[in-house]
Amino acid sequence: MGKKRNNTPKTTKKSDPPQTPPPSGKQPSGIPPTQSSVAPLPGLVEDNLFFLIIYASAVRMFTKHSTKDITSPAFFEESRKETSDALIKIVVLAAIALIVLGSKLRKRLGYYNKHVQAGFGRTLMSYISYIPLLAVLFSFVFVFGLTLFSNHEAVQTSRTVFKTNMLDIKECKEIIKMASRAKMNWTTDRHPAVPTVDMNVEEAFQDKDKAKLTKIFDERLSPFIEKTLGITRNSVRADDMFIVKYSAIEKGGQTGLKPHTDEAYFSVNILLSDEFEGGGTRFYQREQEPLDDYNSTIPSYDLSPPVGNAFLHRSRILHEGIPISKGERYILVLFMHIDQFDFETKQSYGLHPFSTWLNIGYMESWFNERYQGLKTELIDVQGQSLSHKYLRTIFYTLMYSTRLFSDFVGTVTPGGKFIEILDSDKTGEQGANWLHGQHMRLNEFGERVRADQTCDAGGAKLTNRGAEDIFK
Ligand SMILES: O=C(O)CCC(=O)C(=O)O
Ligand SMILES: [Fe+2]
Repeated sequence: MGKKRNNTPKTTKKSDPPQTPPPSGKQPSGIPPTQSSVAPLPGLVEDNLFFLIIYASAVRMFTKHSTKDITSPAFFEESRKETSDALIKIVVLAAIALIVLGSKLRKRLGYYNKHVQAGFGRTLMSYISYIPLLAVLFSFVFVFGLTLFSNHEAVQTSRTVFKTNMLDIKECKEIIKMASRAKMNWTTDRHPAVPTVDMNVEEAFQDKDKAKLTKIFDERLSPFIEKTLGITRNSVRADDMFIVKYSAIEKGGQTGLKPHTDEAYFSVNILLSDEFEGGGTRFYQREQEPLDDYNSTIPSYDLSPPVGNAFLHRSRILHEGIPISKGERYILVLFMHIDQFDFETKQSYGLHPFSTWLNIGYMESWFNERYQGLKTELIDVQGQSLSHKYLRTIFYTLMYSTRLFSDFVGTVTPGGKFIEILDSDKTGEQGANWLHGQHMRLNEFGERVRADQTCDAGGAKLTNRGAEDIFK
């Protein structure tokens, strides 16, 4: 026992290799530990394994593969609830994992910086130390994706065309008559980018006719919308409702409508007549704009429904009115918005971006509306702060990525399965804002960011389906 090594501490230099202390219990008692006897780090696996096992078991518990029946009336509600529940649990788990693994990582990196010589080895060890955190991140993405895709059919709604029988032939004829006794004439300038010969119902129809239509929509269209999109009926508003007239009889009459997208959340199209040849609506598989002619080679799906049939689709699916070759084709079109707030009372409808979480199309439109709102505010108000610009960019990016996502996951398909369940569920409950609150853009607080536009106002181009396209 000549030299008391432990009493003459030696300064650890950066270049010193980490030193292993004697196993606990074997250090001579009474001798204080030296600065150089640094506890080694436990191996990466043993340090994290226990926690990762607990984490993985928790994730496993929260990950359910959905086996719900899409034809069940409760399908959307259940799916939505299931997804948002799973999402909350995953976020909480990920937060805990980040805190625990983050502190382990910090300790590890601190150790390398202090006790390991800088160089390739240290860099490599530092990178390897991130593995547990990356594993958690990966599992987060995995679980999230699984939850979403286990409801594949609902994701698919963003590219599904849902149809149902809505009117009988007598009712269809009656609506065409309503147009012929309307207060205003047919217009051609309401949608300048993709013009139609049309008549706005709210402005042109007589009050008694509007009341009849409202009743029909409350009874038949509202349940259809609720079931297909999984949203409450009162949160929807017809931003534009109009009759379109295609005529192969009148000289210079419009016979078809070129490929376009509508500027709305979703569109409804009801066929009112059957005395024509040709016609129908063509949906394109992918959103590729601009398309100038009817002879596109993009895969498409044609719908030629029977008279009185209504179909509904996300407005941003590229579509066209196939030209007629004989007779006259009348359709009733609704460009529908989904509002979070009642625009007058400001009362919330209880929706939020994830309300129809599984309906990617809804999210896309929601982001688009926020983007459009900010854009309008930016144009209207001088000296906007820069944050507006950034926020706008964020919403645009979100909108664009959800659109790409929906293009990626979905093929345009007919949603025939819904017809059965819809036909058995007609109620008389008060429905949407069918004829109230047209041509509005609301911000995230339900306030109007743009004044009402009327058909004959010069500002009609603000409400058309193409001129305000975000790509322009
Ligand atoms: O003619 C059709 O069926 C399509 C009509 C349409 O897309 C529209 O009016 O926006
Ligand atoms: Fe359209």
